[in-house]
Amino acid sequence: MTVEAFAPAKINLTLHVTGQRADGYHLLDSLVVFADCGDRLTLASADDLTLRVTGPRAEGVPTDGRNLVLKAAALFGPGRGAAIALDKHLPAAAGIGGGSSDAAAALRGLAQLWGLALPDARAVLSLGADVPVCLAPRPLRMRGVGEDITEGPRLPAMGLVLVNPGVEVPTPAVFKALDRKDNPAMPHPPGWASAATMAHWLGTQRNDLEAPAMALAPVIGTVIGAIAATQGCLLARMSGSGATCFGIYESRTEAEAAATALSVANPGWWVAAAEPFTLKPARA
Ligand SMILES: C[C@](O)(CO)[C@H](O)COP(=O)(O)OP(=O)(O)OC[C@H]1O[C@@H](n2ccc(N)nc2=O)[C@H](O)[C@@H]1O
Ligand SMILES: Nc1ncnc2c1ncn2[C@@H]1O[C@H](COP(=O)(O)OP(=O)(O)OP(=O)(O)O)[C@@H](O)[C@H]1O
Repeated sequence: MTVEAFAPAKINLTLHVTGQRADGYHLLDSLVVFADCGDRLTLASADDLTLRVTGPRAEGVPTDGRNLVLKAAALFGPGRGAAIALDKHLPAAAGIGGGSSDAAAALRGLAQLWGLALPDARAVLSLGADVPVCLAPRPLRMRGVGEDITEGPRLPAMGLVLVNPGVEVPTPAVFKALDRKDNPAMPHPPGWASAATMAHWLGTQRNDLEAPAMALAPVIGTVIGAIAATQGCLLARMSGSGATCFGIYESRTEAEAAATALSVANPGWWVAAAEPFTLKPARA
């Protein structure tokens, strides 16, 4: 038996840091959506558990027990076999949940392959704060340290552009560089009739990690400026702890034109055009 699992890029349209727990983890309030670009996992029945990493962004991704895919597999308990192939398209340590989305896709795929229930919520969270939100990709509001997930609004049609300038900004360093930990929460996202009204509302909200990430990697400011300057861009902002930034457009066609212009002007940057992605629930 072979199972395919898609690991879409995660985008934090907003990311409000509202407090800090005694253990150092931060309280978040974030509107999370997914893009239809991402990594692809193929999971096949096998006697032993193995992982092969290929694809344009495979370089530097661990293939041993440090890989979140193998950590995800370990949550089902020892002695289970699967031959896992991970086709890597997303840059790592980039604020778009590459590893977290891979882990979540591995959990979905292995549960199906092995005919098992998903591990419990606490175990899933132990893989990373972003893994719970990546389990069933769709527009979601994420609170707590990442474990409190509620439905987000229905999204209007839109195009998205993702841009990573090739600098890795480690998440702990960005949180450490954040001045204020007790920022205001996000109001209830109302739902929007168009990409323009959505972008206008998002423009009144924030990513509180943008300024500290920019202090560590000033090129993030250059990326946001370059996205904002493209034809038809309605909003440009950083995702997660960076350094990937996104732009919102009225349509995929506009996003594709902007992505082409950004790639031509900045050949060293990773650039992708996309639309929001929702995983269809598995048939019972
Ligand atoms: C910034 C976000 O990408 C927003 O979606 C996530 O909260 C980060 O998710 P992640 O990469 O899965 O995070 P983890 O691997 O659990 O944590 C990495 C590090 O980020 C910091 N961290 C993460 C999540 C959180 N709510 N508070 C934190 O302070 C901690 O220093 C932690 O050691
Ligand atoms: N499957 C994987 N893909 C990419 N990186 C992985 C994977 N498994 C483990 N890692 C390690 O995890 C680190 C963080 O990568 P990841 O892509 O999850 O970070 P991120 O984009 O900052 O995530 P987030 O948006 O959740 O903060 C990398 O430096 C890499 O060494």
